[in-house]
Amino acid sequence: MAIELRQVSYTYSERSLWRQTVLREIDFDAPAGQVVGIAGATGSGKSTLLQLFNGLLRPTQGTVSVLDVTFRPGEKPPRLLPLRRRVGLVFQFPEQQMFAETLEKDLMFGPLNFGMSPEEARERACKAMEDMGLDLELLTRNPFRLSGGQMRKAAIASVLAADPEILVLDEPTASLDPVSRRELIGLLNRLCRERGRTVLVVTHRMDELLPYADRWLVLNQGRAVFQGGVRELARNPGLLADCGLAVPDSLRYWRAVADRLGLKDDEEPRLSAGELADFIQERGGLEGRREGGRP
Ligand SMILES: Nc1ncnc2c1ncn2[C@@H]1O[C@H](COP(=O)(O)OP(=O)(O)OP(=O)(O)O)[C@@H](O)[C@H]1O
Repeated sequence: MAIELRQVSYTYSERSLWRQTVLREIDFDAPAGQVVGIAGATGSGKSTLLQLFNGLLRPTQGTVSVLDVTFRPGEKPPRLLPLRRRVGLVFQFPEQQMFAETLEKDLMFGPLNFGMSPEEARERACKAMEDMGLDLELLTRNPFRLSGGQMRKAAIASVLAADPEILVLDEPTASLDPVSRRELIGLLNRLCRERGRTVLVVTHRMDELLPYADRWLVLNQGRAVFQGGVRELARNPGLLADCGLAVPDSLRYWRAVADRLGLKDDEEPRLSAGELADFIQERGGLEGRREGGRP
């Protein structure tokens, strides 16, 4: 397992009057080499949860295990640098993680900090720029003179440059145009499948990730209310609405087709337009398949 949480709670300002428990008794598993989607309404605790994955925050109750490192409340924290190399975290607001006067310095910082030579660090920086579809000419630019979308891609590139085993991204497609969003999700999927990386993505756009995610975690007011694959999610569309989330279009379309054909709940959902069209065609259309089915 790449990440394991057992009965984890997190309370901000634990020792003050202003304490606020935002995660409650969470059990969660992220298997190595999978894409995991994390969904939940605003304020449900997603960003707080992500920060437990690389030791930025430590649980106030329960146990967080990430690769071979375990965090428990009250225990001396393990050395974080080795873990930070292995777990890359892309923040919700990319400007929070850019700091150097050129993009090149920003991208090389991680690899250099983790002990790579300048040549290797530069190579990694260029490769990460290419992976993110960014022009190498931007390397000499001040990161704060980039567009919002370029800045977001650059922030992801700066984490990719260290080639982490686990990649954790907080709403990575925000501020990207539709083509860049699709390309980024495709890239994350390839990193997972071809390079064996574990990828965890917080998203408000579940539709984008549904065809790729092996598992989903849904948070509601700090509690893990769902964990499982898209098939189980499709079986339970009311759950998302109960958590204040819109049911993704692809799941709504699938449900409409499945209801019309009277399919059993364990049928694998067809989520892309092409898959759904093929499925309907294989079934000989939508009409007359079910007693009382609408024409
Ligand atoms: N540093 C902090 N100190 C105190 N409370 C915080 C802090 N950061 C977040 N919170 C609170 O924790 C709760 C969960 O916030 P968090 O950012 O984890 O939610 P989220 O699901 O990521 O929300 P969003 O979708 O809006 O990004 C919120 O009530 C928030 O006000």
